[in-house]
Amino acid sequence: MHPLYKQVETLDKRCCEVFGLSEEILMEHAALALCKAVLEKPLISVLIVCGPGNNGADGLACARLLCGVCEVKVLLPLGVKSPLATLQYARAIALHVKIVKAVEKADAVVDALFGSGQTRPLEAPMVALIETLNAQDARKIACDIPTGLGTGTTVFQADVTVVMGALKEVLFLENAKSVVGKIEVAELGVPRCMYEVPSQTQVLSVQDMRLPHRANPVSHKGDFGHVLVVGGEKEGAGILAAMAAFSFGAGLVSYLGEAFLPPHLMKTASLPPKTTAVVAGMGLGNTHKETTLKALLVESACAVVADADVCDMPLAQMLYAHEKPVVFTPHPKEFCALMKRVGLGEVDVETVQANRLALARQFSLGSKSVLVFKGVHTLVAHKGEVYLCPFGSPALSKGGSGDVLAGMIGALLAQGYAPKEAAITAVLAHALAAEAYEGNTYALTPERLIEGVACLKNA
Ligand SMILES: NC(=O)C1=CN([C@@H]2O[C@H](COP(=O)(O)OP(=O)(O)OC[C@H]3O[C@@H](n4cnc5c(N)ncnc54)[C@H](O)[C@@H]3O)[C@@H](O)[C@H]2O)[C@@H](O)CC1
Ligand SMILES: Nc1ncnc2c1ncn2[C@@H]1O[C@H](COP(=O)(O)OP(=O)(O)O)[C@@H](O)[C@H]1O
Ligand SMILES: [K+]
Repeated sequence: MHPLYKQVETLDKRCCEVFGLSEEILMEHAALALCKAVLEKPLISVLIVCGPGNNGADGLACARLLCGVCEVKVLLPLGVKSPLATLQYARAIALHVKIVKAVEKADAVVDALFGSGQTRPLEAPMVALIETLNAQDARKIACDIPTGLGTGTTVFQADVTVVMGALKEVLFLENAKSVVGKIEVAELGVPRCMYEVPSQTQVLSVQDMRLPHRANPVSHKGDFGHVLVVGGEKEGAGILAAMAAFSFGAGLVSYLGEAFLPPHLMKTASLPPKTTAVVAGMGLGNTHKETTLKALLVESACAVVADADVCDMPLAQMLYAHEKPVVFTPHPKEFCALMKRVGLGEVDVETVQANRLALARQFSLGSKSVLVFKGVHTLVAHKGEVYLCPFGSPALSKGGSGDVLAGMIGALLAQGYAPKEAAITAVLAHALAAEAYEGNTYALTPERLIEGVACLKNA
């Protein structure tokens, strides 16, 4: 995993103070990383669009470094303002870098208009410029942050974003995935691990996934726990969760309710004696009395995965206040209901989506439970720490994907994983299996997803 920051200005400052690097040294490394990204694919010409601040200065330094390597054109729609931009402009001019007056055709376009200094929405001329750049048939590279991201709806559409120093939260907004392209982190003169400081937010990597491989040859089914899935009105949802739990390693899986089950699942009318984890909420509806659910979820000693409808029941508050392992798995609408149920106030989906990290953290600070807040970037939050999954694909945007995830988490809880570790591994396995799916993106079924998870390997 890698730390994620709201802002990195203090890290830049610390880097200068602790390691004795000047801002100029940092910028030279930023520019070198940009050049590397530009030259990653063969090209003849590059258009570098530079803003008035230090993002533009990075672009101007990149133009100097590329001078003579390829045909370089620089567009300065707002001139230069910051001292470093003025200095880099003078250096570029001394090398006779070509300054153009309008967007010209090139094989690659570098967006060095605004970076971490963009605090307000783009004005009309800049919106028009970004639209023109997006329409170019060229490889597009964003310097630090695609211009417009986080401040409005018109955003530079990057193939690659070269982020300076460390990962920034704005790049992982829910709608950012369609504009950032591939994210590359530029080291600014010291190794990344020395530049970074501890953070309460982390971006997960493939290496954080710990699949439940069975190393010990001496075993029996009782070693791998017993999952109970509580079926409901839409029995298919529970069956999918149960199938996922079985395939992800639970020794036994029972289904509570009336349904036609695949042969490896056991039907039950009550809590089996040695149940280790209960998964409930998907497709639940009004099938069970609240007292029955309370006995299964709150009063039993079992670990709990509280999905979907359970997030909007009075017993959500009881689970939130419980000492035992509980993992909530809401999607955004369910998260709004859950926030209200646990007394954290009324929020609408739009507000929730714009403040996912902060609200997930707030939720996790009031409870021992683990939150899996599903989305394009699913979050796992526990005791104020938030882990963001950068993987996954629109192939998952289908009924049943969340049911599979809930079952997978239940399987790991049953196998003795701590709730946070169960959530992290299941979220990663679910997302990576979707990415690895070789069929068309529209064709991923829950069953195929479960098969994909079965074929994953630890990194
Ligand atoms: N501070 C450092 O040590 C380093 C900074 N670096 C670069 O510096 C960038 C930050 O530079 P700055 O703080 O100068 O900020 P920016 O260059 O991102 O933008 C600031 C300038 O843009 C103007 N501006 C912001 N939003 C605007 C809008 N919507 N419409 C019109 N004008 C707007 C501001 O008034 C200001 O003039 C980073 O993104 C990164 O690219 C890198 O070189 C790495 C080292
Ligand atoms: N575009 C996407 N990118 C990444 N993950 C996605 C995307 N769309 C959906 N998902 C994932 O698919 C799952 C959908 O869950 P949910 O909405 O609860 O579906 P259901 O209740 O029908 O099973 C979540 O894990 C979510 O993170
Ligand atoms: K930019």
